[in-house]
Amino acid sequence: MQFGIIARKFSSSATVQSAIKNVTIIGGGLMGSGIAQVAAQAGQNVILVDVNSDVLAKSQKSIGANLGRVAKKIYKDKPQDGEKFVAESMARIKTATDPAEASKSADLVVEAIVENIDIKHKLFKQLDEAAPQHAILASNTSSLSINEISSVVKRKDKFGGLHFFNPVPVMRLLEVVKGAETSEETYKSMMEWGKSVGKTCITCKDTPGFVVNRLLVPYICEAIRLYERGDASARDIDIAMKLGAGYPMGPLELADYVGLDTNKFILDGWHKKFPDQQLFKPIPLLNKLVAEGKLGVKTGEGFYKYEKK
Ligand SMILES: CC(=O)CC(=O)SCCNC(=O)CCNC(=O)[C@H](O)C(C)(C)COP(=O)(O)OP(=O)(O)OC[C@H]1O[C@@H](n2cnc3c(N)ncnc32)[C@H](O)[C@@H]1OP(=O)(O)O
Ligand SMILES: NC(=O)C1=CN([C@@H]2O[C@H](COP(=O)(O)OP(=O)(O)OC[C@H]3O[C@@H](n4cnc5c(N)ncnc54)[C@H](O)[C@@H]3O)[C@@H](O)[C@H]2O)C=CC1
Repeated sequence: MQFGIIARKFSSSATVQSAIKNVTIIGGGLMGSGIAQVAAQAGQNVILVDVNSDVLAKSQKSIGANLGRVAKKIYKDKPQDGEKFVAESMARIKTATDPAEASKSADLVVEAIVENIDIKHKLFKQLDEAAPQHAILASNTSSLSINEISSVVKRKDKFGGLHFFNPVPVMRLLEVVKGAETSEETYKSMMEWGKSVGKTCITCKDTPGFVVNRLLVPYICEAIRLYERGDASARDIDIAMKLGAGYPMGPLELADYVGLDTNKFILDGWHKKFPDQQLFKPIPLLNKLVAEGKLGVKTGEGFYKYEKK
């Protein structure tokens, strides 16, 4: 069993080439910044877009630091080559605040903005107008339907899901999601691009949560419910799953890491669609923490407290 080792290896040694050379990533938060990093590491030209320029400044800083970690490993005995790798990768990443303008020369646009269908629809309408005819549009959605997201675009054949995992530079999986109208050509390009950025790709149907989140989100939610009932302390729940089940993080640590807002967006969306499914019922404690702005690592507090970055 090599799960731990596989999960920890950096995905920087990709050898597969993709025809996609220009990638625009919309959303410069947790996920968008990681996707920008792996594409730039693979030699692609990246434009990272966020409506908030402070977010972009923060993303560039964290990408620089994470590339430094990668360089230390790959160029252990050649620090100068490592510095060059970081500088060249960083130089491939431009930032922008206008999604439409930034998509005009893209071969691929990956959306990683807030998990809200109306906001995603508004964005994709703009992107469909602005991006070149040949460009593929993809969403990194955790839980929404690819068919529903793509309902607003004309190029449904050139639309699919590219679902990465957090932290993107470390987690080696990419779920490639085929919508009902995704063409075979688009699907193959997405698979090839995923491999070019160093990921192991699996094929998913457009079902809620695809594969990983359909299993992981109910597990995290059950852990929150267990804690809410007072059955065990947060720390004991996390220790239990790390030492008893071999997970790298416990479920409450992981919830904080993913973002409690994202967890809530996912759960609320599924509850609305499947009101009878017990596993998707709202969790008062999760709602309370989100209402208090305790979103996990990114805001400095969730189930645990963190140093603000
Ligand atoms: C919600 C969704 O739609 C889908 C999702 O993403 S669900 C979430 C999926 N993610 C997970 O389940 C993450 C589970 N956690 C883990 O795998 C690990 O705890 C972790 C990789 C995040 C951190 O590992 P750790 O051993 O606790 O810490 P640490 O030693 O700092 O890091 C391990 C390695 O990752 C690297 N690393 C950690 N965070 C990193 C980051 N943000 N960027 C780049 N590299 C990072 C470190 O440099 C280190 O590399 P080496 O082992 O090669 O030296
Ligand atoms: N957090 C996680 O572990 C994972 C999240 N996802 C999915 O990725 C997407 C993004 O999630 P995170 O990166 O965690 O969120 P985040 O909150 O860290 O980042 C989202 C960013 O999008 C920006 N944004 C919002 N609307 C925008 C718009 N119209 N145009 C440009 N930028 C806009 C925000 O300013 C913010 O910086 C969501 O769909 C989420 O479900 C997928 C895998 C894992």
